[in-house]
Amino acid sequence: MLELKQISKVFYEGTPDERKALNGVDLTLKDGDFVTVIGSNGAGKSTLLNIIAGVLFPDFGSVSVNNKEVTFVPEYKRSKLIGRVFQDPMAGTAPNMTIEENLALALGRSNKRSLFRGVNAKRREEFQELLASIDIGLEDRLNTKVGLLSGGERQALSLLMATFTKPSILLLDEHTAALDPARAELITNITKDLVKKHQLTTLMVTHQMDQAINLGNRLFMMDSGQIIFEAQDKEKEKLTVDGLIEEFQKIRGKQFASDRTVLTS
Ligand SMILES: Nc1ncnc2c1ncn2[C@@H]1O[C@H](COP(=O)(O)OP(=O)(O)OP(=O)(O)O)[C@@H](O)[C@H]1O
Repeated sequence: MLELKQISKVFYEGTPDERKALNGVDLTLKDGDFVTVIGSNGAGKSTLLNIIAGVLFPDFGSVSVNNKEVTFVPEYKRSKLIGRVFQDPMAGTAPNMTIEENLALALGRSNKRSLFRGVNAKRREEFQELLASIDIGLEDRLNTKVGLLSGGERQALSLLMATFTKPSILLLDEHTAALDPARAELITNITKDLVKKHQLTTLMVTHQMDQAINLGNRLFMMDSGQIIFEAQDKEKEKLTVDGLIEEFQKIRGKQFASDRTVLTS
């Protein structure tokens, strides 16, 4: 469970460059919720994920995971609770280490006792099974350096590394945006499978409205540092891209502005 209360964040406060990135955001994710987040440029989506991950601290408000306040707990101490996949396929993995070593690192992050224990035969078998579950042939390449993998393969591995330790919260930060359409679809499908398999509580930022509509059980729309619209379950199932754009215009009285929005697939 994730709970944000009255989160506000201002950059360069009191200067001509002042930016109100988040303005009193309240949100509660129940266990197993899969929320997609869309919003115009500069709406505050990345800042929101950074505050949940502990990369940034809010100026005001609180963040709790599983009813424990973590507002000012540094990122490295939260990594056990939070899995994250970034837009850049290079970001989530260590290129000079092998697939096996990367998986061992991810395991170490979630469980101190397993750190630096190395990979024994049993663990290797577990890793192979895990990789086989995403069905892209990585199970035969345990000793391949991750830097040699394609963007899609790296993103699939990042996703696996962020999820197999079953974090309390999974943050997906436009994680399919840098991939070509076929690979993006593959990663989207792997995401759906992993979230379902581990019943992960997930917050996914995307610029693709159709993806936001088709995935998950809840959808948030952000603008100017606030969640301005929310739909869930039956109401969410009825959403269309045109309907969402209309909704935005109705609430804000202006056009939805995003330079990367892909309206339909
Ligand atoms: N580290 C920072 N320093 C200064 N300003 C920042 C910083 N991070 C974000 N901002 C500002 O805060 C506001 C919200 O930015 P944020 O990146 O969270 O938006 P976003 O919704 O992720 O946008 P986009 O969809 O364009 O990536 C913007 O005005 C941005 O310029």
